[in-house]
Order: sequence, then C-alpha cells, then structure tokens
Amino acid sequence: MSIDLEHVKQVMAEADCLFSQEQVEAAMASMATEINQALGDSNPIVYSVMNGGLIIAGQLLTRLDFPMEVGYLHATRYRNKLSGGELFWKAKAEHSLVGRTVLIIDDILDEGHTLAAIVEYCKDAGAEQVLTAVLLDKKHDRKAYPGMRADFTGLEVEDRYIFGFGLDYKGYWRNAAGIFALKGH
Ligand SMILES: O=P(O)(O)OC[C@H]1O[C@H](OP(=O)(O)OP(=O)(O)O)[C@H](O)[C@@H]1O
Ligand SMILES: Nc1nc2[nH]cnc2c(=O)[nH]1
Repeated sequence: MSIDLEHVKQVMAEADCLFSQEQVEAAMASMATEINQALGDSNPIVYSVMNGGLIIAGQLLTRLDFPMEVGYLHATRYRNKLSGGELFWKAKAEHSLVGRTVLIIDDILDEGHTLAAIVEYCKDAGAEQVLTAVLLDKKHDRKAYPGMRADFTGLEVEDRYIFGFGLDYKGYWRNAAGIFALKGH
C-alpha cells in the first residue's frame, strides 16, 4: 500500500524532538568509550540488527578502535507497524559463532523481545559471550523480563513511539538526524 508523502512530512512537522543530533552523538561517544574498554582484546564479531540498527552501527563502529569482524542480522517484529508482533527472521549469521565474542548493535530496546531472541540465537550457535548495545532504552515496565537492560545503552527515552536515527515511522524517517516522538503516541 502506498503512503501519502504529505502525511509523512506532516508527522515530522508535528513531532517532538527528544534528542538533537549533538545529544545523540555525545551518547554514541560515551558508548564507544565503554565498548573500547570492554571489548578491545576480544576479537568480536559485531552485528548490526537490520533495519533499525543501520545508522547507529555505522556511526558507532567508526568510533571503535580495535580489530573486529562486522556483519548484520535481520530480524523484525514491528514491520512498519506501531506495535510489535511475532519475530520474523530475514537473515541469520554468515560467520561461525562458536567460541566467539559477539556484540549486537540495535537502535532501541523497547519490550526487548527482539534482542532477547537474538542473544538466545547467538548463544545457541555457540557464541562464548554475547553483549548488546542499543542507542535507546525505552522506559516502561513491559520488558521481556524484569530489569532487562542492554550491556551498553546510549540514552533513555520516554514511553512514546519514536523515530529517527534508524527508527522508522511506517518505513520513513530512519534518516532523521535526531530522536523524535510521534505526536499523540
Ligand atoms: O524491543 P522490541 O520491542 O523487540 O523492539 C525493538 C526492535 O524493534 C525495531 O525493529 P522492527 O521490528 O521495527 O524492524 P526494523 O528494524 O526493520 O524497523 C527495532 O529496530 C528493534 O530491533
Ligand atoms: N520506529 C520505532 N520502532 C520501534 N520498535 C520498537 N519500539 C519502537 C519505536 O518506538 N519506534
């Protein structure tokens, strides 16, 4: 189904900017410092979770200063909708994960079902250690398990529908250079 581009532009015009590009970049710099300290000698495989992880992974990776292999996983459970459903795998790992340290990078930990399933998948595939990094952690009490957190988190975000910096509104605005919340959600 095609989408009305005027509506897409209106959504941005009415959105609330929660974090500017500068604030996101400062958060990424802090995450990079922590990750450089934690993983510098671990020869990790670093996976971006498509599609949302594309922007944060691209911008975080150039701030990491140690050798690593890089790839992507593609799992989705929102599929251009505003609420999540069953996780659908589109691409799994090309590398052998046996005995490896794996770092998963995604844009947001919302309810956490996506990240929990990806961590379980990597462990089942033989990874020795699986760490997670997310730009945003949404504040609410609906996590996949109580107290669920990523190992590295950039910013906490309020319980609204978010877009920008990799997160979409109906497939659009992943390119928005800031973190925005949809009016009324
Ligand atoms: O913590 P959860 O509630 O599981 O939600 C988080 C996931 O939702 C989004 O992906 P989505 O399924 O929208 O696919 P996309 O990355 O292609 O937009 C986001 O990129 C995370 O991967
Ligand atoms: N675009 C977008 N995708 C999500 N996936 C899980 N939570 C969100 C959200 O707030 N916005």
